Amino acid sequence: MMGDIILSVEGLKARYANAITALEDVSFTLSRGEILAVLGANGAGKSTVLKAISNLLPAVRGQVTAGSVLYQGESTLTRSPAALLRAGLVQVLEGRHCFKTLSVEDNLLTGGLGRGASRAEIAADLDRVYAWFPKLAARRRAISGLTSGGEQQMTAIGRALMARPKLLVLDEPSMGLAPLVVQDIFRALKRLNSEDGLSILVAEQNSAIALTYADRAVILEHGASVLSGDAGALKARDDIRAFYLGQKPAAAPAVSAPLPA
Ligand SMILES: Nc1ncnc2c1ncn2[C@@H]1O[C@H](COP(=O)(O)OP(=O)(O)OP(=O)(O)O)[C@@H](O)[C@H]1O
Repeated sequence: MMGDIILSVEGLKARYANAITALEDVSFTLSRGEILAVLGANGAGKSTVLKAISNLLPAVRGQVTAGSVLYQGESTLTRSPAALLRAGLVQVLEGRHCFKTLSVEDNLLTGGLGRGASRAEIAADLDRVYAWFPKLAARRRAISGLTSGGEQQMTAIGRALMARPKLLVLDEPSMGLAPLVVQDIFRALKRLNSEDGLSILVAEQNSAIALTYADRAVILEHGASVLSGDAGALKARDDIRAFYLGQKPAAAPAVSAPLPA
């Protein structure tokens, strides 16, 4: 299903108002129909890259100072987050943002607003979300704030799906969730990718799960993309994961042996 490039990040630099340089030099591409994982230790710059992509950095007093982000061939850095959303670039922010006092279904419905879709289209989209996440169907009338962490994450993803993304961007969907719930979520993402052709960019600290489900991965260290390659090949390289992702102490990996692209 892989084809042309839907997202291209080139030489990206960014900083926050307090003048800390958050991104030094980040480059990668994502092909249409691909799942790409952005990996890196705490503070490596994953969230900053994702916010830059959706032009959300100005909202947190950050700015891109160099480089480019092209979504479907056009710069995202000059377009509003709302315009990008309408163009199919939809982001699920870190921390399972739901409207806590609304029901699960009302949360999902907010994701379909602003598209000018008919009632019938909205109803069909809602059914599709419930098909991807059957647990949400069972909890549709529940108040979101009273549902489990996993259900809140599914609600946040479901709301993003209601906006009909072409590229779904997720910031640490596994955060704070039990392993079985994380697996449920990644399985649903994989099905959305393989059955619906959805392109997915996912930032994760949980490299084991991300590398299990992604096609390719890019590793960030101190705000720079230092390595990218086939997810299976990266998963097999314990030394690389240990060195860059801080999972256990290791000697510097022999990166001279290139990974298959
Ligand atoms: N709003 C902000 N204002 C100032 N500095 C920030 C802000 N957000 C992040 N930073 C800094 O930018 C750098 C990159 O942070 P970022 O959140 O992008 O990393 P991350 O890889 O997503 O980490 P985490 O996994 O902890 O979310 C860090 O040094 C961080 O302290």
